[in-house]
Amino acid sequence: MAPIQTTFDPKDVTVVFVLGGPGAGKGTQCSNIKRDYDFVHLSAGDLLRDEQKREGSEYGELIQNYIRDGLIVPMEVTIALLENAMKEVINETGKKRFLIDGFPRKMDQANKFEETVVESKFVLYFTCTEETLLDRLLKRGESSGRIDDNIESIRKRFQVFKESSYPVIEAFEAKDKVRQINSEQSIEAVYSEVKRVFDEALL
Ligand SMILES: Nc1ncnc2c1ncn2[C@@H]1O[C@H](COP(=O)(O)OP(=O)(O)O)[C@@H](O)[C@H]1O
Ligand SMILES: O=c1ccn([C@@H]2O[C@H](COP(=O)(O)OP(=O)(O)O)[C@@H](O)[C@H]2O)c(=O)[nH]1
Repeated sequence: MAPIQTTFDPKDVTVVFVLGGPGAGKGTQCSNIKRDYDFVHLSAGDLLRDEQKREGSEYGELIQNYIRDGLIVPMEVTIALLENAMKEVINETGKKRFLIDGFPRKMDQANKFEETVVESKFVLYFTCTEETLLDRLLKRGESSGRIDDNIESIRKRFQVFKESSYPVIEAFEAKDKVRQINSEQSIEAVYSEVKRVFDEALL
């Protein structure tokens, strides 16, 4: 994972963090937002899974173990992947608006990213009951091929979300940066609320 040799001015870059429990619909809604609002969608989980599969990656085994156990991969790895991906997009397309999906999941990641990469504009937070999340993840597990869409990993992910990721949302709430959406509804109903948030943010 060699660093990409470009720098960007954080003032020119817009980042929206997209958070919510596992299976809340972050990826699903990011696809809609990306289509309608000219954002680039970067899923931290997808970047980690790609790095895990990359031949010669020094982090492959580590990432696989953390993901299977529902644990949060050390932030140095995830932040480097995100920063590289952002630089690559900016270099190749000139696009500078990013949805960062599934990150930050822990306070140290949030602080480090905002200090060293760019401060987020706001946080889109999808709420959902654990019962619904479990149903969605088990259903997704029938075809996703993901090593963590099984009951044992899902339980651990729920615990990590409550212990480590929810405090990140509370910290952003204290700064009045959270835009909360009930993702218990249909995909279309959730998206109409998402659109209201983006239209209001004048993006
Ligand atoms: N509002 C919704 N209602 C029902 N199913 C949904 C909804 N949003 C997403 N899903 C489904 O639930 C699963 C998890 O959604 P996904 O977008 O992958 O969540 P996340 O990225 O938060 O883990 C997927 O199989 C998706 O098709
Ligand atoms: O910043 C991140 C994002 C994801 N993950 C790992 O990737 C897994 C899957 O995350 P993803 O966002 O892809 O899916 P979700 O759990 O939200 O369905 C998590 O449980 C973590 O093990 C991580 O360590 N750091």
